[in-house]
Formats: sequence, structure tokens, C-alpha cells
Amino acid sequence: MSDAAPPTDTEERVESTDSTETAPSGTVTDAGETPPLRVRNLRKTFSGITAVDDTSFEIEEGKITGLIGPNGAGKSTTFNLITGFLTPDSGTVELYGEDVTGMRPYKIADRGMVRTFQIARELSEMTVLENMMLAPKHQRGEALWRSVLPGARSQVERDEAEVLERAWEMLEFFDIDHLAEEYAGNLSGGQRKLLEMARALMTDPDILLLDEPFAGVNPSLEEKLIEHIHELREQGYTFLLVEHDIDLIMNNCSRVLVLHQGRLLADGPPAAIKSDERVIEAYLGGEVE
Ligand SMILES: Nc1ncnc2c1ncn2[C@@H]1O[C@H](COP(=O)(O)OP(=O)(O)OP(=O)(O)O)[C@@H](O)[C@H]1O
Repeated sequence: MSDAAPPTDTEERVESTDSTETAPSGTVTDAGETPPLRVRNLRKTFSGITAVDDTSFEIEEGKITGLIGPNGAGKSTTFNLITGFLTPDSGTVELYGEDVTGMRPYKIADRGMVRTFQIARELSEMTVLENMMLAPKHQRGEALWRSVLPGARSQVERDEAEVLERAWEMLEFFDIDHLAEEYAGNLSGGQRKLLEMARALMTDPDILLLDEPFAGVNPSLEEKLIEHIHELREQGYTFLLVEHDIDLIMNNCSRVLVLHQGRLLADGPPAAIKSDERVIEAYLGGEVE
């Protein structure tokens, strides 16, 4: 990625994806801002298979960026490398200019970047509210630590009250507060996605990484989910979305990153990506729109 100012939604330009053009670590864009997330020359292999191959990109503050690519392109691996669930063989991940490469996921979450998770089977047997209360683990850890200090009891109670208040706020924001006592396993696909997002927001992150946010969501809830994402973006949150539904990406992201065989094939606004020959070719010669 070059140091050029990020393209606007209307520009038809596709960024060069030559990773040698990336700016040195800690530099700022021409707009004068350090990007929330910058990935440089990331590489990850699994016993001979190169899943992510010298990939570099950055995402813009307060924008929705989409990450797409055919099956096996390296999207999940990239997500896991960025969020600390995998350690890269080489390359760096920077959050607001800070090198967080190889940091544990909870430390990365502490620094303001979180990802959504599918609700595991065990959590399906807990209520929606219980799922929410489990989310900010590091805050609970702090509360336990403080519990050995003088005057700690009231502090612990205050912490718990704050977490509970935040949980209700998020459930209300996503219109699932009426489901608070429902088992998570009884929710519809769309309601689960809302809960996944509500949980991710418990720690009040700056950057949200959404993993297939629309998978299994019916059209009416899909619309609601999209509205919520845009509302949060307007509040200043920054998004990176991995999603198989190309239309949803093209219609809702200001910028799209295309991975192919572990490498960044294209990076630009949706209109330019849709007409990019290399992208069309990567999708087996099929239609991108
Ligand atoms: N833990 C692993 N062990 C071995 N190979 C892996 C592992 N994880 C991913 N791979 C391989 O790395 C490549 C990239 O996989 P990845 O899951 O990141 O792609 P993806 O774009 O998310 O694919 P999909 O859209 O099908 O989910 C694939 O060839 C995959 O088989």
C-alpha cells in the first residue's frame, strides 16, 4: 500500500498491492493520521501450505472495510493473525502505530480491537444475559485482584454493576433485551449474530472485526444488522468484515481488500474492485457482483 491518502467512496482507483511500497513502521498517512490497523508483509505457513503470503494493508478510521476472497484465500488466517489467535512467521501488525505482533488476544482486545465469535455449544446453554456478562473477562480479572485490597467489596460491586449496565445498554441497542433470559441456543441465526456483536462491544473497542456477520441471517434481521453496523460506524467505530456475500460487502463497505492464494490481489473502493479483471479471474471467471 502506498502512502497516498485513502481513496474516497467515489474514486474508481484500485490501490497497488505491491507490498514493497508500504510505509515504514509507525509512519502516518498523508492525511496525518496513524491508521487504526496496519498489517505489513504478513506471512503464515502451515506445514508447507502458505496460507498468508507477504500481505500488507491498512484500514481507515471510522470506515467499514471488507475482506473478501475465494475459499482458502487466507481470510480466516489473516483474521487470526491480526487478533493474536495465531502468530505470524514474519511480518507485523500495528494498532494505532503500536506493534502488537504476537501479542495474546486479550492484550490486543485491551488495546481496542476485538473480533466476533460464533457462540460455542457450551455458551448456548447459558442465557443471553449470562453470555454478555462473560464477555469482558479481563475486567473481571481486575475486579478479582482488587477483591484482596481494602475496601474492595464495594469496588467489586461497582464493577459488576457497571458490567451489568453495559450489558443491558448493548442488548437494548441491538433490540434483543427482551431475549435476556432466553438460552442463547434458542436464538435464531440472526439473533445470534446480534448477540455476537453485542458481546464484542462489551469492552467498548475502537475496532471491530466481524467474521461472517451475515451468515445464516434472514433478510429482515440482515437489514437490522446492517443498520446497526452503520450506526456504530457513525459513532466512530472502525470495522473490518470478512463475508462471503459479495453484494453485502460491495453495498456496505467503503473499501474492499481482495485476498487470493494468501496474497492481497486488490485494494480499493467497491466499484473499482467489481470491474477489476484480476478479481473477476480469481473468482473462477465468475461475476463479482
Ligand atoms: N490450521 C491449519 N492447518 C493447516 N492448514 C491450514 C490451517 N488453517 C488454514 N489452513 C490452510 O490455509 C489456507 C487458507 O485458509 P483460510 O481458512 O485462512 O482461508 P479462508 O479464505 O478463510 O477460506 P474459507 O473462505 O474457505 O473459510 C487453506 O489452504 C487452508 O487449508
